[in-house]
Amino acid sequence: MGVGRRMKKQGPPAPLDESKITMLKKRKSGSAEAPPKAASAKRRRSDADEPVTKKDAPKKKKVNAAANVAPTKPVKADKKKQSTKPKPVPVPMSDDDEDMEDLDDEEFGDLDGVSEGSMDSDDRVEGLSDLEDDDDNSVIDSDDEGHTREAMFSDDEDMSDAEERLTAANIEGLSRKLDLEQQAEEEEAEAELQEAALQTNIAGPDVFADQSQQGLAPDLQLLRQRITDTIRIMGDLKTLGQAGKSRADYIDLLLNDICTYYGYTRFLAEKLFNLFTPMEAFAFFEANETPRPVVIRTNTLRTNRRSLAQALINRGVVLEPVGKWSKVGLQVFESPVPLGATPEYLAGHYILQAASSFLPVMALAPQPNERVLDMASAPGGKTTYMSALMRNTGCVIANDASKPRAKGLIGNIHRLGCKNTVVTHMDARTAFPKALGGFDRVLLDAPCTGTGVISKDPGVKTSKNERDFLAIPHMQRQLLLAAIDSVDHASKTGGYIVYSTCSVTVEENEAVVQYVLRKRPNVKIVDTGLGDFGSPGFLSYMGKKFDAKMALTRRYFPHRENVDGFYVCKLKKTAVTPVSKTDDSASSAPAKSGSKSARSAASAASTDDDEVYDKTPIVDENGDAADFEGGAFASFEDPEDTERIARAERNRIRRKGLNPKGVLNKPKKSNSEAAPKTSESVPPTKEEENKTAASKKSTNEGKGEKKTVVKGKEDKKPVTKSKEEKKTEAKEKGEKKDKKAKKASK
Ligand SMILES: C[S@@+](CC[C@H](N)C(=O)[O-])C[C@H]1O[C@@H](n2cnc3c(N)ncnc32)[C@H](O)[C@@H]1O
Repeated sequence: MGVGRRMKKQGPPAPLDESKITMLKKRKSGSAEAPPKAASAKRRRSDADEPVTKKDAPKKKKVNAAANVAPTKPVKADKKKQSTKPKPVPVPMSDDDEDMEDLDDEEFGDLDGVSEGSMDSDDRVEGLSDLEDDDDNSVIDSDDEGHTREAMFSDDEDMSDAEERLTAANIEGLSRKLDLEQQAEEEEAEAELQEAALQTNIAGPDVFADQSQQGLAPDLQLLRQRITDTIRIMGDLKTLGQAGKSRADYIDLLLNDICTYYGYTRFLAEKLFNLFTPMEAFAFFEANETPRPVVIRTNTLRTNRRSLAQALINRGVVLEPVGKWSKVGLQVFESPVPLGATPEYLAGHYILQAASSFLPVMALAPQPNERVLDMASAPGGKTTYMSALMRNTGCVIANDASKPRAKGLIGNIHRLGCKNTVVTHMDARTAFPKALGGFDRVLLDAPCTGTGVISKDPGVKTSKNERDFLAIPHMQRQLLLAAIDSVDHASKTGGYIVYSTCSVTVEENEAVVQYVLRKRPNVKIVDTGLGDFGSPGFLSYMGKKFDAKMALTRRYFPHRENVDGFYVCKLKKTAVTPVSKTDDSASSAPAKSGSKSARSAASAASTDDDEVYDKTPIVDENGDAADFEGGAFASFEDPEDTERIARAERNRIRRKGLNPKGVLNKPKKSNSEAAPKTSESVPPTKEEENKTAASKKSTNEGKGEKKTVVKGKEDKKPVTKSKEEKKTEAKEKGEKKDKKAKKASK
């Protein structure tokens, strides 16, 4: 269950450092004891030759982990016996060369198995792997002379004593940690076995018996027992079920118990429960009660993973590479120092980032020199990763609709040294592609309900209601349409869109993708390149069938991969599609979104511009086509911003040689009138509300001024002034001519 998995490595790939740990222990001890584990490299090789079933793989991983603490045990020794050997037994350094070779293969040979580089079917195989390799190498080569970074990660044979001591300290810490984890796991497994044994002796307990004690809080232990009993009965309802009780009765009881035990609303519990079998749903709810492992991402713009690991080990941090699937992640087990305040952190050598949020960027695989859009980017974990993968070349537009969040984004961009990034603050639904388009790649890490990150934000359990599950997917669809329309299908290197959420519900994932497939037949789902890590997207759900390629999208769950719940879908834009092919009638937008206006807007667009699909206007929540001309997306809240913009505008007009007063006083349609509602996308903070109130005030004042200009006597002012302008211009021109003539005569 979730608890037992807590500190497991993330994802299926085997830990990278186990042979290395053993090897380093051997080095440290220099002992001459029997070396069964010294041949671990050989064993791995022979294992690789032998066919290994999928089920065996995790076992092997556990055994390897155990081997760190009990190296004298045979590799496939009984799990329980290993755990009774808490202290590491030193092993001599035989076969070092082979160990080292293996270490290298395991740790950095990411080209086999699931890796960033080998993931993408077409463009990423070379691109990303090369990139990553280069990242590592380039930084190492440029600034590692004389450094002691190899201690944990290197195949360097000439480690100094000091280095070895440092490494040993980390390894010891790690071993201790693994020992404790394993012990806890064993105890839990034992308890579960006993529980199961007990349960099998009790045929079909009466779970419907009233357990409540009046006036008292529910007994959580009894409740939990009833949950497990109900799940067991549901597994074999015919034999264990009570007479007169249907499956629906059991589900109802179970959901009520889940709500009481874990604190979910019935609405959300049911929604999440329906994604799994009862047994797996229980595992999911359990996993949401425990935090995911702490992970940091190495910023390869400033350092490399080895150097960073060594620097943090020197500070007493116990860590190891996050898994074979990433070359930049480090999982932190223990840290005596706050990870958000180390000198390395402040110098931008790493960012605290959940492992699952590496995945959308890996799927997007931005290439150097490309133009990339991160539509909803704050606080910038993914933006800065993109920037690093692009090696600070090309351009990343990092947009976010929330101003306070955009500030955090800017902070991260500066700290991590991203120089190819431009921050914008707009409502991406309407800003793109109108303001900027033609990108090689677009990432839409969409705002979502957060049902994948309940362990981080338990508030989700009670705060998300039915309305959220209509409004948020609706916004996600609008954003994804805008993302698609912002990509250049003819891009030589890209033409890709990645859609991701940190939510596990179908409404926010497969259903959104299905919707855009209907609306934009010029995109298709392609392989994310993330290998077997995670599970395929759903092909059907509650009677709805999805595109067959939906299986190429990936889902990640806390109880399966020990990462935050996540969804990743990669789309390839193949063409600019004529508007005439739109099938708006298939719209699954909420009733209010009024596909009628969308249709008329779409047909209007088709007459405007030789049927370029990408210009299909996007409708707002009310079904109204957004008024791009009004510059609606760019609503600036601060009065000083408004003033600054006005000043800039006056200067611009002056540079043209015109009189700003005359030009600006011409009656004009108010921008704010055309502004689409954005409140749903980003709920305003108090600070924002105050600012909005202030800006509303100033806008109203502005409106008032305009009215006087239009209706009042000043009406004529602009006309008079523009005449004056013309006179001034003519005068200036005359003067210039005179000057020229004088010069010529001289
Ligand atoms: C899941 S978070 C993005 C996390 C970010 N990609 C990262 O890795 O750090 C979603 C973001 O979408 C932003 N957002 C919400 N509505 C938006 C909209 N209409 N346009 C642009 N951004 C929006 C929110 O402010 C929020 O920062």
